[in-house]
Amino acid sequence: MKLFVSGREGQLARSLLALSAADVDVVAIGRPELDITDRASIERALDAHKPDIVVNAAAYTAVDRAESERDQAFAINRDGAENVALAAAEAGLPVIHVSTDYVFSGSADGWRHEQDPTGPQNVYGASKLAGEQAVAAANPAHAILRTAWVYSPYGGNFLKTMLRLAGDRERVGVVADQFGTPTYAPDIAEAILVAARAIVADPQNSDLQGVFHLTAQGEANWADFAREIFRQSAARGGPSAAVDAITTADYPTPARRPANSRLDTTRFATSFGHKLPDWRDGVARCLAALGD
Ligand SMILES: NC(=O)C1=CN([C@@H]2O[C@H](COP(=O)(O)OP(=O)(O)OC[C@H]3O[C@@H](n4cnc5c(N)ncnc54)[C@H](OP(=O)(O)O)[C@@H]3O)[C@@H](O)[C@H]2O)C=CC1
Ligand SMILES: Cc1cn([C@H]2C[C@H](O)[C@@H](COP(=O)(O)OP(=O)(O)O[C@H]3O[C@@H](C)C(=O)[C@@H](O)[C@H]3O)O2)c(=O)[nH]c1=O
Repeated sequence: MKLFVSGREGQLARSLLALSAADVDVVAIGRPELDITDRASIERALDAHKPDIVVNAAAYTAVDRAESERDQAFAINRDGAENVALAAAEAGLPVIHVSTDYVFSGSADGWRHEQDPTGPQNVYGASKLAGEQAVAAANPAHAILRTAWVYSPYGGNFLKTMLRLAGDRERVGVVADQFGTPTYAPDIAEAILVAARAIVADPQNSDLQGVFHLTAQGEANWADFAREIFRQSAARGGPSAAVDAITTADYPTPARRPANSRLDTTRFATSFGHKLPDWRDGVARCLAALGD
């Protein structure tokens, strides 16, 4: 199977590239050769590489900056995603698109299901929701995977920020009133391969199409996540700090974030027969990868 990934340097694209093996050829192309806001650049790349399936891993992910760069966020997360889905459709290929828990308002308790009402609280979430809708309209052969709180050894993310802060402080204040599930990018990549194999084998199967929630198991608030990072890091002899639980009001940011974006992953598990491990397990593997 040949998987074409739009985007190359991001956490997910690099995790997908790391899975390239004898039975799966992963080709990832990003800027400047491929810019998802330029549909012709996607068409050229698909024509050159002739994959079996397309994964859109390119996105505008700067949540706070998006509040003042609305046009750019929508150009990439809505129009760019639509371009990828359209180019795949023209080539007769299914598309896997990646979205976020931030499409939800976070005001409801419990676990969110795929069909639950959305209500983004910030520009990034609104642009990702518009992207989901554009992908679904552009290519009937689509799977939209909503994940959350992604971290990895690659690029910038919350885990790496915490380790950096612990390098020069003894205490870190972290919000304890926003709940979700930290998810290790290499686990998302593995699940995408599982999904891609099933979709390529049975492209018309509507059980394998539509929106799916895909996060690690379990739940946490950001302070829980930070504490677990420091607990495991200290056990490995790495940087650690004490975590002071604070409220969202104590940590003002340009973008509002959902208070509860726990995602129920039953549909993905049932349709593709695959579940991600507990979120703490990913923390262990990420710290091990950073330490190697
Ligand atoms: N990070 C997170 O916490 C979460 C992410 N997601 C979603 O998961 C997906 C993957 O995210 P992640 O890997 O973490 O993101 P990153 O921010 O690590 O990477 C995004 C990549 O997209 C590339 N990109 C941006 N604009 C374009 C463009 N116009 N053309 C081509 N490439 C472009 C960037 O390229 P360049 O290097 O040139 O800037 C960057 O390499 C995204 O859809 C994101 O919305 C969902 C939930 C949580
Ligand atoms: C660095 C830091 C953050 N925080 C808070 C701010 C915020 O509420 C929360 C997370 O902060 P970040 O800015 O790292 O995370 P954020 O950019 O909001 O992460 C989101 O990224 C996008 C791309 C997604 O799709 C989401 O699923 C989610 O992962 O932690 C603290 O309380 N203390 C700190 O020292």
